Amino acid sequence: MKLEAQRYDAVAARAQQLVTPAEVDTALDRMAQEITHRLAGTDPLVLCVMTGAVCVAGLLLPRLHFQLRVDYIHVTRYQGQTRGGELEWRYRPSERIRDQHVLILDDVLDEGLTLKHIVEACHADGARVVQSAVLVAKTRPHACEADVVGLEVEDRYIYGYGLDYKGYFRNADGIYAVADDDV
Ligand SMILES: O=P(O)(O)OC[C@H]1O[C@H](OP(=O)(O)OP(=O)(O)O)[C@H](O)[C@@H]1O
Ligand code: HPA
Repeated sequence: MKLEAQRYDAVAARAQQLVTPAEVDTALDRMAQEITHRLAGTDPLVLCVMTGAVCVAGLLLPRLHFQLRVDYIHVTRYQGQTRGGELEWRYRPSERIRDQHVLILDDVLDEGLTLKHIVEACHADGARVVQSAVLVAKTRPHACEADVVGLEVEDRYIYGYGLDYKGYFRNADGIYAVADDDV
């Protein structure tokens, strides 16, 4: 659904920056080190969880200086809303996963249900090892934990660096919490 320009501007004006671009860069450097430590030498298949992980993949992959391949998974649970619902699979690369070391790359760990389903699906598709990395984890209980976490933020609805608010703001340069009235 389209946001009117006036409403878009108002949402942005009311949002609060939680993480600066410099802090995201530092987190990405740390994530790259941890991922290198865990996966260098295993020839992993890195799976970008579309659409939210597009920024973290784009910024993280050039920081990984070892042999790897990239593919994607497309699954969605929020569908442009601020509350999650049923998980919908749009692309599951089952045949490419068998016997692979898999690294699932996502933007946010919120309830953890998306990551839980993806990890289970990768095991069901015959992955040898499944690891996961997320740019941001919310400080709340998760159905599933990520192996590598870039940043922790409070449990508020956030956007930026790939995370969307009603389909918008994925391109925001920073991580912002939406005002309560806009959630
Ligand atoms: O931990 P959870 O509560 O399951 O939420 C996390 C998931 O929600 C978002 O995806 P979304 O369904 O919004 O699709 P998108 O990637 O297209 O934004 C995000 O990219 C994660 O994949
Ligand atoms: O806070 C969030 N923002 C954007 N997308 C999300 N998907 C789960 N939680 C969030």
